[in-house]
This record gives sequence, C-alpha cells and structure tokens, in this order.
Amino acid sequence: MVAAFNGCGQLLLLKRDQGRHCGGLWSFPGGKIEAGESAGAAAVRELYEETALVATDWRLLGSHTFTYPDRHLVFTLFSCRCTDPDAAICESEHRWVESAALADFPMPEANSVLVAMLAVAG
Ligand SMILES: Nc1nc2c([nH]c(=O)n2[C@H]2C[C@H](O)[C@@H](COP(=O)(O)OP(=O)(O)OP(=O)(O)O)O2)c(=O)[nH]1
Repeated sequence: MVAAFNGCGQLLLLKRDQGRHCGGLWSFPGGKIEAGESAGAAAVRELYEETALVATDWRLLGSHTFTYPDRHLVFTLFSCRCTDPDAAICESEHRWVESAALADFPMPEANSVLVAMLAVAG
C-alpha cells in the first residue's frame, strides 16, 4: 500500500470501483505483489500503474495483517512524496486529502490501522 503525499502534506485516495472487493470505498494506491517482486518494487509499480505518478522519499512504515470474511491480507505500507502530483491520471475518482479529513472518506475496514501507522510516522 502506498501513502502518497503531495507537497502540501495531502494524501492521495482512490475510490474503488463498485464490484471489486471493498468497492465504493476510498483506498490507498496498491495491489498484490507479483511473484519474485519485493514489496517496495510492487509499491512503486502499483503507484505508477494506478496513477501514472512517480515519487521520491520512499519510506517503509510497517506491515499489518487483516482478515476479511473471505480473505486474509498482509499489507506493507510505504509512504512517498509525489514529484508532480498534478500529473495524476487515475481510472477511478481520486482526491488529495488532508490527514485531518481522512475520516470523511469511508475506507476499507483494514485501513484504520494503516491510517494509525501514518499518524505515528508523522
Ligand atoms: N489498493 C488497496 N486495497 C486495499 C486497501 N484496503 C484494503 O483493505 N484493501 C484490500 C482490497 C483488496 O482485497 C486488496 C488489494 O487488492 P487489489 O484488488 O487492489 O489489488 P490488485 O489490483 O492487485 O488485485 P485484483 O483487483 O486484480 O484482484 O486489499 C487500500 O487502502 N488500498
């Protein structure tokens, strides 16, 4: 998972399409790690695939496991700073959100711990 910041300290959220797992909820860019890929390489790849953004200052913030009724997921959370946030091209709706406003954007259940990890990291 990627906590992608712009130069104003806002965080990028993507709205997941209806019909996908956690559909209709706001989420961080990210997705499954491919075979032979590191978590860091997957984060860079997923951010680019989902938003066309590149970033610097990558930091590993930690890992979190969460079990939904139908799946068990392991999240590795990275933060980064997007070099040109206005260049974002996303298939679904996206928003740059102040940390203090994250509660206004309904997220998957697993994300409450991810958001707490962000707060601890500062
Ligand atoms: N991308 C993303 N997924 C999240 C977040 N929170 C959360 O519980 N999830 C869940 C939803 C999915 O079950 C899983 C991520 O899978 P995904 O569907 O985004 O990844 P993907 O594109 O590689 O997979 P797929 O849809 O092709 O099956 O993690 C989040 O903040 N961002």
